[in-house]
Amino acid sequence: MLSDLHDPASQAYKKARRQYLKATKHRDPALEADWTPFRAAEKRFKARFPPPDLSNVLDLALLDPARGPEIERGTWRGAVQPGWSSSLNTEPGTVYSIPRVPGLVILPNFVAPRHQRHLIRWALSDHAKLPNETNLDTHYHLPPSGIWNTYLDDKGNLGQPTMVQPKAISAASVDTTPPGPRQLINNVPASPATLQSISNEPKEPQPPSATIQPATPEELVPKLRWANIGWFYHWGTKQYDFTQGPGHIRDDVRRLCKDAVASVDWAQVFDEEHSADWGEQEPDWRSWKETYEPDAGIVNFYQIKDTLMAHVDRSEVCATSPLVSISLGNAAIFLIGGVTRDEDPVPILLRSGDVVIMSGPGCRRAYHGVPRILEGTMPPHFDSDPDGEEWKLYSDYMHSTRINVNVRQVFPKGFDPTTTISSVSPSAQG
Ligand SMILES: O=C(O)CCC(=O)C(=O)O
Ligand SMILES: [Fe+2]
Repeated sequence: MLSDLHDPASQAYKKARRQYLKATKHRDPALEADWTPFRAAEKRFKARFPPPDLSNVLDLALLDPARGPEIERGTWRGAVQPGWSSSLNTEPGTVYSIPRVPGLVILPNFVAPRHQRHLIRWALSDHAKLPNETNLDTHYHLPPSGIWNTYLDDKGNLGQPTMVQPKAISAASVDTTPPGPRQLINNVPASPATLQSISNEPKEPQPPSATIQPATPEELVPKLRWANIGWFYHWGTKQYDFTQGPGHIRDDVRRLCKDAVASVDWAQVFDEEHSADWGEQEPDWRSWKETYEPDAGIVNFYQIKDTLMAHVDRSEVCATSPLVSISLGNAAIFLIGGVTRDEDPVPILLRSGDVVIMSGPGCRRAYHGVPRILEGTMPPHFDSDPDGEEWKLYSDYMHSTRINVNVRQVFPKGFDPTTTISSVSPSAQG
């Protein structure tokens, strides 16, 4: 039990303490002195022991009495202090900006519980399958219906489970590194000026691992880590591969992102005080209601012990347009700092249904990451689904999962890369 971990008299606490002392026996304190403030914060929140102190973590759900049951269910809670956030309107549907990170906006509980369940079905059953690439495609010949639907089918047929075959057996070149977390690669920021050279850079598919064995869907579902949305993202170079066509972004997800952006009074976010952040650039927020059009993104699937290291998303040509990030399932600690890892990041507790918008020049270039998924925080409205079937398997999966739908705008609305990049032929567009 998680609550035990907070109780020094419990067996769980004593066990975690023993493990901690064993693991840190040979730790060199000199190494810790070299950590950047961002790295130090990541380490603090990642720690299994002692459980991290969340008293400096912004938890906007505490301001909403309707979220009591959700907060009560998990033992984790943050805090709200004057100055950490400022509300841009009054109830209902309060929107908050974070003064320390101009352009960062939080819409707590923007997605209603019923719609959250709908998005989870979408992410697992409709989206994480071809033509959308997932991390599992590199190494496995996945069934065309996708790993999740095959898992559901297997659970329904009481016979032999499907065996998903690895790709390496038939592949000429193989990689011996096992699949792991997202790698850090230094990429050139995308811009109209760098678009042609980015497009010319070879984007080889990542070779499948040579050591992977056949596996059942039940074994693979917890290994699902991401599924691509829209423009094809090449992880090896951390650039979009425009030659593969724009891909599709489903209308309800697109609408949700557009509604989130439209619900913010951007004049308040980028008021006088923050207009200087745009430097020489023309502040484009005035026209976002018309020009914001998401065309790419990623669905991240986190299991309880997964983390996302500090990074900047800078592969989009639209370097200031809103990035809309939707949290579902277990809550997480989200850290966001500045343009280097030397800035101390702001810790924010994101719960299911919360939407974060990262926008403007500073915030879109700010280091951010997810050092911790908070176990035991799946909200009660995922226990059952009055509207649909098979929810039990979704609910079981969500007990150990956080899903983040991270939606971006790569190109200005109406921009046609076929006219700018010589290697992109109109026929390649799907
Ligand atoms: O999971 C999150 O909240 C953030 C994900 C993220 O930063 C990304 O996908 O680039
Ligand atoms: Fe990101």
